Amino acid sequence: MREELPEFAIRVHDLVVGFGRQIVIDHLTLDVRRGEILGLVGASGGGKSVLMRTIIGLIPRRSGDIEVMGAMIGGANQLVTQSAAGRWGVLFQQGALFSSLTVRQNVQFPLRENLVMSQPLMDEIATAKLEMVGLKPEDGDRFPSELSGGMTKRVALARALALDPAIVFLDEPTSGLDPIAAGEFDTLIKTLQKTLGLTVFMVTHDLASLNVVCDRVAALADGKIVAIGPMRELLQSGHPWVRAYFHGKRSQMLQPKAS
Ligand SMILES: Nc1ncnc2c1ncn2[C@@H]1O[C@H](COP(=O)(O)OP(=O)(O)OP(=O)(O)O)[C@@H](O)[C@H]1O
Repeated sequence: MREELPEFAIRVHDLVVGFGRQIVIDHLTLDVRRGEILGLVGASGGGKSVLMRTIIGLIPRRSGDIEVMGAMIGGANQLVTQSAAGRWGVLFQQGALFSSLTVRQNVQFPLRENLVMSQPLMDEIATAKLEMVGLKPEDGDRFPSELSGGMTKRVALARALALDPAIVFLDEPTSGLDPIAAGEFDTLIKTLQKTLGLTVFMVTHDLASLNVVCDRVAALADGKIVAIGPMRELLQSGHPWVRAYFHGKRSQMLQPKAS
């Protein structure tokens, strides 16, 4: 899966995405470096989820190029091919676990969908993935309704890692978690990045996550990336929306990450 090891895990060039007469992504260009954690910020309704979903092929684009791990993905108005699915794992905003399946079955779902393997091997892989995200083998027997918010996110992350992807997409992974659980989840993501060499594309409003976890932060406004760089550079950006976002009242506690 990682035979070529390109410099950029994701390259988006001149991307346009819209619905009817509404243009959401407007000639957007963005490179995500292999092995980095990139945080994407933007106004509510500004198109962060649309951008993420377009990259993974869930929303068709009007024009532009998308390259993932060196391979071009789909084409204009074309959805992604099934074979690309193993390149990435996705953690959607609500965790989106299957409520009628156990935790173990949820983690095994991508294996069943994409590979042919024996049940004992799938059980072994599920146990390993649960351990990777800080859960015990016996947690595999629980149902989603029995889990805390933090555990649900961990299970969803274990499922996203099931196929050993090079990239994980996280849509607001810490939303709904208390600050301690959110901090623990941030630490987990950072650890996985380091130990697995993962590239992480993270949509978030969580200023602490941006400050502590992200190598770079990209700001989406007016359908484009208007600023990108380490947090300390974003804090110095002169773009009006970026200034309002990071220097508004709610952001005043933010301190730049020591480098
Ligand atoms: N499937 C769709 N059909 C039509 N319009 C859509 C669709 N998906 C998203 N949109 C519109 O695209 C715009 C961007 O939505 P998106 O969900 O990407 O925002 P966001 O930046 O992720 O917001 P938030 O931070 O609130 O989650 C919104 O105006 C939304 O209504």
